[in-house]
Amino acid sequence: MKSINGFERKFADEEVKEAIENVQNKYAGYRNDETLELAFSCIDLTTLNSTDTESRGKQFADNVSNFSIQFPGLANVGAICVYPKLVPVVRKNLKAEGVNIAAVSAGFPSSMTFADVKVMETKKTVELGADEIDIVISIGDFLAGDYEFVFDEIKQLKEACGDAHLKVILETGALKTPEAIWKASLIAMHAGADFIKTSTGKMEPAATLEAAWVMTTAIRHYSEETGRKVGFKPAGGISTADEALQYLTVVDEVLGKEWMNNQLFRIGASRLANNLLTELVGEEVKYF
Ligand SMILES: O=C[C@H](O)COP(=O)(O)O
Repeated sequence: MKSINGFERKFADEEVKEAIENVQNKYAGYRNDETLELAFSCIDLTTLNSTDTESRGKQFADNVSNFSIQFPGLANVGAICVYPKLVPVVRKNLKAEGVNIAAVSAGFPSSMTFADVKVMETKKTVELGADEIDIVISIGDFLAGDYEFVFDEIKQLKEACGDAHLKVILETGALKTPEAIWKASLIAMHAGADFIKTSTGKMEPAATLEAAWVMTTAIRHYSEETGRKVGFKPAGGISTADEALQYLTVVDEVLGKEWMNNQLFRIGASRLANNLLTELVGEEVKYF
């Protein structure tokens, strides 16, 4: 690995602007049943409310388990994403083949707790049944320039995940510049992230096409350098079919068809599933 100080890249305003204009011009061409179903199958169906209860966790799991009976022939969502406390009830009730359980961990969403607590929370969440763990980088330390600390912490949490996949949230709305988003993306990937994710959904701005373009460009760069394919997850504020198609367009434009599946692409969303289903079914659906 290059030293962290080597993770630098300058972006001209025009470069990012043109890339986003290109996506805005092209995404309507992706509007067909096949791509809408693909977007649906890439959803991390999310509930991350402090009011969540075991019964909400069970309801989520039951809805996903019964999906293929209600909507025969349609691919299910990629995963259910919950707080750690709900992992056992989702594990117990989720009967759908191929749908993973993702959980946020390590002091989500602020990440402002102790390293040993983060490790313990992550290990316990995996032991209880999570297949995927979503953590937030230590944003304050990153912005203060303590990149080694951020790198080491992600590495430690990757180890704590064992066989579970690690998604690393950059909270791009706090990082602000393309240069900072690029650097955080490379730190996360070199430290072992299986996915990099834009946002927690708990601060504004959440996911943006600009951040998505920079992150996917960093994923391509990292893949060319190392041969390892890291996934991409935009999350936070994505609720319409148009928005989902715009993020899919970014992925296709920058990373290509190899990334157009739920092994390497997810959309973290609490309000998107019914809207995509409505388009797919052709009448208003309020299933989830
Ligand atoms: O990780 C997923 C996000 O928290 C979901 O955000 P959202 O509720 O704005 O869709």
